[in-house]
Amino acid sequence: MAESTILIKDAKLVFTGETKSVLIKDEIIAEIDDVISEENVDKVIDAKGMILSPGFVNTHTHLSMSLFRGLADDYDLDSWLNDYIWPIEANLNENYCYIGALLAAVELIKSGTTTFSDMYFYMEDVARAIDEAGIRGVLSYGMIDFADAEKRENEFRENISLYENCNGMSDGKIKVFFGPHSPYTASKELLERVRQEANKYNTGIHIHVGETQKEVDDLVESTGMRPFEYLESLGLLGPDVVAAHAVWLSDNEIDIIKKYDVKISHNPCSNMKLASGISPVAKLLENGICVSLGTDGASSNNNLDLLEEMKFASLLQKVDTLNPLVLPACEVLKMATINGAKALGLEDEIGSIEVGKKADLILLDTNSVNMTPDSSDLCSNVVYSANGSNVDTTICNGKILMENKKLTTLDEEEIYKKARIAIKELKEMN
Ligand SMILES: C[C@H]1O[C@@H](n2cnc3c(N)ncnc32)[C@H](O)[C@@H]1O
Ligand SMILES: [Zn+2]
Repeated sequence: MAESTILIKDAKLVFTGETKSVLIKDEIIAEIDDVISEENVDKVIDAKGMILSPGFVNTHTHLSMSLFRGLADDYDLDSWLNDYIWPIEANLNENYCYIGALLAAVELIKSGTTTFSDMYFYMEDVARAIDEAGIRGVLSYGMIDFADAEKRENEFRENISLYENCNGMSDGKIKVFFGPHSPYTASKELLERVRQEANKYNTGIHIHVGETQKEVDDLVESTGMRPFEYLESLGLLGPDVVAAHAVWLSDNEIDIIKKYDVKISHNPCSNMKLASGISPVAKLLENGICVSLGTDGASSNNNLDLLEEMKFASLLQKVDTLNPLVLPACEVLKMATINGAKALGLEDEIGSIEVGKKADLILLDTNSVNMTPDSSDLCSNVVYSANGSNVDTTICNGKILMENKKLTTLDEEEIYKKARIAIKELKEMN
């Protein structure tokens, strides 16, 4: 196959403010320089005045839940899951999950996210959607056994066959993790075996932990341990674990997270909307813990826009600690990029603009009202002022997925049409 080259000309690098050109050869960032020759370049993107950022990494999603946007607003987690979400999820199928994932992919690309980590059902159909979309993703099957041994066998079959069929697919852009849902839905036996299987397959674990006070209280009552203490006692924890939420944490649990180098996916919008609580993120960061950002699903958020998530993450910590210095823009942007890459074990491949890394890059326009004037710190523009609609160009693995705000791989109108039909049918079944 002939080499394909893209030259991004004269963009402003978000972390340094310098104006540079970036040459992409196939899927790799090949050169970053003041001036790069256009000779033999297949495609030149004139990025004058635009901000170049690493593509965002969303470390906790449920893509297909985009179908449930606005379906069950204003409940707490317990009632949201039990009374609304799990009943409608019982009617999901391959086609609905595929369409939901396509809908989510449109939103991810348009808001500058090039990598996500998803836990859900019918994941091979999610993989198919993601492969068409061209983004990078870590997929896990949401394993729930409620202590039923037969169900447990099924959950392992599902996650293992997902691994066998999809890990490494889409030119290596798709990876597969194990996805035990949480300490309150997955039994001790399931959680113990997940560690063994993750070691055997040399892959990671994606789990919800410590999301609500009720979760902590119930677990303390049944086991005498708080969620991270319990997971430690089962031998589940390690640097390959991404724990979503981690809202209710004791000091001992923070020590445990640090000791095992567990990665945290902070989901401020979902935590606020479900009234779950405030994760002590400033304290986690002070302790050197790797905190990344996630949106959760579009039914508890209600969008997948990491630009919005970054701003909420920063503001929520400032108001919680009454300290405006915590989570400055630059640190939050790192949470949404390099920390996300680290959380998913992809820091050698993505998460920063460096020669040799995969070309997962986005351009934000600055010629719009909320981006005028430029601050001296471009991270400030991106984190505090921008929103998804400022993303002009999205490139993943050296492939342009959106240019001049127009998608290249997906037909958004067609997807909206199918999504509207899908949710209408699902509601009628319920
Ligand atoms: C994979 C499973 O996780 C559920 N799910 C979605 N969002 C959350 C959340 N914030 N907390 C716990 N479970 C959640 C999905 O509804 C699905 O049942
Ligand atoms: Zn979740």
